[in-house]
Amino acid sequence: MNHYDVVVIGCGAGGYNTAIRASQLGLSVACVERASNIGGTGMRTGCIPSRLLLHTSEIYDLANKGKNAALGIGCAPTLDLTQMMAYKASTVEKMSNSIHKLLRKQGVTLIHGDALLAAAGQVIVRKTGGVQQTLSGTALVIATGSVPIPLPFAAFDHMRILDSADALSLGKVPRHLAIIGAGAVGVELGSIWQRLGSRITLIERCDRICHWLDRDVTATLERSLRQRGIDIRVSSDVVGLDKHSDSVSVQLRAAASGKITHIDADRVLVAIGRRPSTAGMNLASVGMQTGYKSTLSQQGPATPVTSMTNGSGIWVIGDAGPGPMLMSKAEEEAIACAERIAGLPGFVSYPSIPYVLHTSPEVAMIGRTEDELRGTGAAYRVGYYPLAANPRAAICGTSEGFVKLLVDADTNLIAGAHLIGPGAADLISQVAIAMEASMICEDFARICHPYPVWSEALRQAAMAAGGWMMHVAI
Ligand SMILES: Cc1cc2nc3c(=O)[nH]c(=O)nc-3n(C[C@H](O)[C@H](O)[C@H](O)COP(=O)(O)OP(=O)(O)OC[C@H]3O[C@@H](n4cnc5c(N)ncnc54)[C@H](O)[C@@H]3O)c2cc1C
Ligand SMILES: NC(=O)c1ccc[n+]([C@@H]2O[C@H](COP(=O)([O-])OP(=O)(O)OC[C@H]3O[C@@H](n4cnc5c(N)ncnc54)[C@H](O)[C@@H]3O)[C@@H](O)[C@H]2O)c1
Repeated sequence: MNHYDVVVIGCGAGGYNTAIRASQLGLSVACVERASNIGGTGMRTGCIPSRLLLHTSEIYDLANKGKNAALGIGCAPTLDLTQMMAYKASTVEKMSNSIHKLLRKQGVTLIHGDALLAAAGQVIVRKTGGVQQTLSGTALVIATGSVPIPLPFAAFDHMRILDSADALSLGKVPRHLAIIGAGAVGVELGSIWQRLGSRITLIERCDRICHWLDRDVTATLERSLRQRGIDIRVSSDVVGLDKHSDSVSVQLRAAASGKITHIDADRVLVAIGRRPSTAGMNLASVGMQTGYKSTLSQQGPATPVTSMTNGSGIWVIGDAGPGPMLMSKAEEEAIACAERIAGLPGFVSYPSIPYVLHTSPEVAMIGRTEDELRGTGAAYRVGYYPLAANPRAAICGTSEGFVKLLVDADTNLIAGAHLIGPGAADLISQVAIAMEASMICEDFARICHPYPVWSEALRQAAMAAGGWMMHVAI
């Protein structure tokens, strides 16, 4: 039996980052992956494919809608979906190969197979052809990610009832795609197929889309998606699906009236969330239950919970553990976990993990929403700056979006930031740095920004929170 300091199960963002960091710290590492190519959901079927298709579909949409005509540029694009998908596949393969190289360079042993726990510190790997290998590790890291949740009354058939991976690999633009769940997957993948020509109906059981975002952001995003032609049905629960030979009938129940209506679509994307992927891993053998808590606590430093591991040092990170399901969170936990295993004080700053939606307009948030602050009774100030006042926005011919900073009235520290508009996904890192550095809002407002750029909007919002916004008449 081969022994390693660390055995990592799963080679997605959580797994490969743990392996790289642990190896940098001088530990021997084996990483087990069941899929033929590495990179996990984020690289193979989630973040990268969706971001890539959001990019390509936006280029097509801009050209197709004649939006460049006002700039004096005329074009009539054609869509070659097969080529677009081939470009996606080759990019994913290149990125997966580069992680492979990184692991090899770090001396990480990569083993392909299906891993399950045999006992504390022991992992069985089932390989193709019935071959089985047993590994032992001083520390075991479960980084097995998550799987999409199906509707309770209709399994994924991957033809008409799709999960997100199916919906990122379609060979034909659907005529009408009904999407159940207006969360991250729903709004991003709905945007892709709307731009490529599908009619989209987005169905959400809550009274607004992406209900964890700041209300002002949701209102702007919802308005923008509707203007682009997406039919949004909120406060609607899907209570049944009937499959026909060439369509699916979706039954909706309105929350207020209880009235049942039907929508006929040629495909249905079920995007109602994901759950940890731990089925068949024999977690009970080490005293762990499905739905267990992560060894990394939500708000503080990572500490192994020995009662869940029989004292054997099992770590659970990324989507397999609790908390937001994000590449960035998986990477943070991976670094902290590897450093803890190596005896260093690894730490995850959960309140400073930004969240981004790659829609158009882009959305980004960090920290508390206004509803949350109101709920705590804390005194706060709002610094609001509309992008319509931003010189870069004028150049680009857009006025949609804003920056909203929430500032603690007692400490002047930034408690939350909510951005919607071009560049939001990149701008949010400035706020993350300010929050991590405990920078007061006044200092933030006094940092010189280049001109004319989107990030001036952040500075103006910080000025607004201090009552001296200069470029909008108050
Ligand atoms: C459509 C979509 C878009 C997304 N976009 C973004 C985004 O823009 N930004 C962002 O931050 N996040 C995004 N996410 C979320 C992000 O992909 C996940 O949070 C991230 O992949 C989690 O990393 P992980 O390592 O925990 O799990 P994963 O990336 O899922 O990796 C887990 C790996 O473990 C392997 N595995 C599972 N069980 C076993 C086993 N028993 N033995 C061996 N191997 C096993 C799996 O094959 C997989 O490769 C998106 C998700 C989806 C679905
Ligand atoms: N840009 C990103 O960072 C990004 C992109 C895609 C996915 N992800 C991650 O992947 C995970 C899964 O995404 P997701 O969109 O599937 O889940 P989600 O949790 O983001 O959204 C699911 C939505 O479905 C709704 N819903 C649940 N049951 C329903 C029902 N029966 N009828 C109608 N609506 C229903 C919920 O109210 C919620 O709004 C998320 O945790 C997300 O963080 C992140």
